Amino acid sequence: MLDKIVEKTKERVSENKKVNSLDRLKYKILNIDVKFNYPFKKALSSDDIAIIAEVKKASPSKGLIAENFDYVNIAKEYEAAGASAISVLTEPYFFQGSDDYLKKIAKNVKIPVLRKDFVVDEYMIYEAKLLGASAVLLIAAILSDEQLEQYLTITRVLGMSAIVEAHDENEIKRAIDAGADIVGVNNRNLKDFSVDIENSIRLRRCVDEDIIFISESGIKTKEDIARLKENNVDAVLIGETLMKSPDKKVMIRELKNG
Ligand SMILES: O=C(O)c1ccccc1NCC(=O)[C@H](O)[C@H](O)COP(=O)(O)O
Repeated sequence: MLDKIVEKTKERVSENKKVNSLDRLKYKILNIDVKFNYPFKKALSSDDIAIIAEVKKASPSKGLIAENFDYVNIAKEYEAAGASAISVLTEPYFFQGSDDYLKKIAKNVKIPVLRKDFVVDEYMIYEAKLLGASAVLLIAAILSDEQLEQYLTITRVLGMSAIVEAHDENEIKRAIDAGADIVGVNNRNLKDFSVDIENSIRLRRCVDEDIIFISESGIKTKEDIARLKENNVDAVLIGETLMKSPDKKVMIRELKNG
């Protein structure tokens, strides 16, 4: 699945480059206010477990998740309910995401926004900046060590943060060696799509306390959150559970009180 997504993402990037070259994106960034204050990292640094609430229309594992996809209002509801940050899927072919969703959401909320996509080229980080994102996801499994280091440097130069996503001990080591200050462990096995939050708990001990540790995917109940809290997880990334919840405020409150 990851290979297919990566292939399609590379095609997407080369199409986008025909419309706006990398130099053109860099030039546009010169004319916006690049704030060097890393709001995404700050938002996750509270004492309580932070919730990154995801705006997710569809996924390869679940198909269509949200029929009624009023994305700006969903993001506003997340913010009003106490989410620390918002994740917006921009991948169009497998997740029915869009850059436009990110742009509009970033304009309409005050909390930081993560561009959730499959970054395969530095170009996508500059795009994210221009769309209003405060952070990007860098997936260790699809990037070389050199790319991880280089892309982390670019995010810092742009005043942004990056979650480096890892699935196992080796990828965590690579993330840390590259200089990651935020590590996300995905609980979803991308071979069979099974989810197990114990994956985060098992890998928590591989990451020092001064690095922000996020547990991603498959989080459904306040008991899940309580278990992650007990194991010093700093933040959780939740998509489907919130998207399917008719009252997102009640659901976020319930999860936070776990
Ligand atoms: O969600 C999928 O099916 C998926 C498949 C292949 C690669 C990535 C995938 N998900 C991306 C994510 O990381 C999740 O959207 C995110 O962690 C939230 O997960 P969930 O709470 O389980 O919706």
